[in-house]
Amino acid sequence: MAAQKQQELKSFSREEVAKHNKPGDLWIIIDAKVYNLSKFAELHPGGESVLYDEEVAGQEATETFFGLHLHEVLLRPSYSRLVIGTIKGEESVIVPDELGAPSKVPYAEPMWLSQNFHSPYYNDSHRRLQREMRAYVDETVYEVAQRCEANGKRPDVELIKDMGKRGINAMRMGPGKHLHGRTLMAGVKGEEFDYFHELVITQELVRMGARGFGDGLQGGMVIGLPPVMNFGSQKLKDEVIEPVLAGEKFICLAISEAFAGSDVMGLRTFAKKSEDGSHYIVNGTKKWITNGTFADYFTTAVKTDEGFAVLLIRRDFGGVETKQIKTSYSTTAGTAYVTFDNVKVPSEYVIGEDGMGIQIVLSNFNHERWVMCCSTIRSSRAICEVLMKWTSQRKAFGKPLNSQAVVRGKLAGIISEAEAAQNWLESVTYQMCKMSYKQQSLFLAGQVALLKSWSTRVSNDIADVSVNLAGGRGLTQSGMGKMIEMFARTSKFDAVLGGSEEILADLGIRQALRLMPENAKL
Ligand code: HEM
Repeated sequence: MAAQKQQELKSFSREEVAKHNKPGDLWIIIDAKVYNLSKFAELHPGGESVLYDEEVAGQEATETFFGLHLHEVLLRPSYSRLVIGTIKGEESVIVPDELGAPSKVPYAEPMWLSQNFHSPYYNDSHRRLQREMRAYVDETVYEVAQRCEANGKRPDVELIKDMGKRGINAMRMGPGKHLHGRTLMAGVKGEEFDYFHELVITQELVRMGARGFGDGLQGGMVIGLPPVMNFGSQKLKDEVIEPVLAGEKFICLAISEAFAGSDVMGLRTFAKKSEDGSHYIVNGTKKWITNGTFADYFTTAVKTDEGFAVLLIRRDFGGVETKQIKTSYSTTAGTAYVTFDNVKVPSEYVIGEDGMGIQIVLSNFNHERWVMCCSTIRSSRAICEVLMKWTSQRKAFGKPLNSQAVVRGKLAGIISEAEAAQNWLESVTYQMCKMSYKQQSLFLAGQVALLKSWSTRVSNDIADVSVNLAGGRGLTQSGMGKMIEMFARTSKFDAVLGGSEEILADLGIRQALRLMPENAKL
């Protein structure tokens, strides 16, 4: 299509273009295309005068342009309209990747997706799913993500419903019976769906670098629905699962409070059982509840006379209020402060049994943490791709940044970390595919805890290096460094949510110490 349009355009010699070099009559050349900026100049966000520079007006401006703008600027319809012709005998070389295709930038993709590399973990169905998911995210999700990140509004319900129809919401809940009988994207059968398919879905969704939006897009479902699926009564399952997977209802997980986070035993929200046992009266507060501002259901950890329970609280029970919390990422995530004031919860809304709360909460953590590893590791790699491009196209002291050994050294450090993290993740994922849910809790809780703790150290390193290499752009929410700015501002979410870095490191070692054979001596 693009090539066809190029053929229909007029072609000019460089000498002809050079004559148009003044206010009111201004042309420039970018990547063998001629842009008429005569009218646009006074609207140019970077100012008019820079365009009249004698090295820009009527001249070849490709290198200058790509040192200052993202490629996506030229692809916006309002700017691509400025193209009036091409340069005789020359062809454009800077073309966006084909929709859904892997990036050709070295280390931009995990090894299994890189040309000429192999992996024992992924089969044809993983590869098909990856291609289709990437195309869907690039074509459909990306624009909505950018808009919602900027205006802070919740992700479009229509998009979530569309994801529901395609089975994406269901796939995000991982392998299991809820997928059986479904034919998913790329013709993947629900029965064959495994943790590598889930890894693919999760990693493709975070590649676009919209951290708050990513959580807004049913982050609450990923952690709030499993207790219902795994421990809920048939009545609760029938009421909740399908509407949530279809994007008609929204759910969140309400555990942390201003009083307690990782130390769940310190929670204060209390559910008092009525004398006749028919209901509970819940009082208390919850804080940092992802999707809480728009959730219909709250999977809520409470203290009871029996110890600890998890209740499914419906907003329409009355007495539930949610207030937006402004965190360092976009309010599109719907992060809430929740208050429960004398909320009357019928006893059939207890998930599992009263007294089982800790077991339910803990059994949820492994999968949640693994999902967070998938996300943080893939977003870290996306930043490596940005830096590979930035350090190639940005010139300082007359040379690309990557001509400096110190810059190459920094790239080596962060790329090695991203590669190591993905490889450890894939190895853990393989174990998950081979183990039952119970075995995973027994043998993998420590591994997953260490992996998450280390992955967020890696993302911290990558955020740090990326801002230093991007300079002021890494501190700016628009333009070339916008992904870096977003990553540096938001990568800490993964280090704190789902168990903080230090707590998880400690958990990993405590789990290992439990398994130390008594007869193991030096
Ligand atoms: C088709 C031609 C051009 C278009 C459509 C265009 C568009 C834009 C846009 C949308 C921005 C806002 C920042 C962003 O989104 O990246 C911008 C900023 C800027 N532009 Fe252009 N531009 C063009 C050509 C040029 C050229 C040839 C120069 C050469 C000097 C230039 C210099 C700048 C500068 C200095 C900024 C500010 C960058 C910053 O804040 O970091 N632009 N331009």
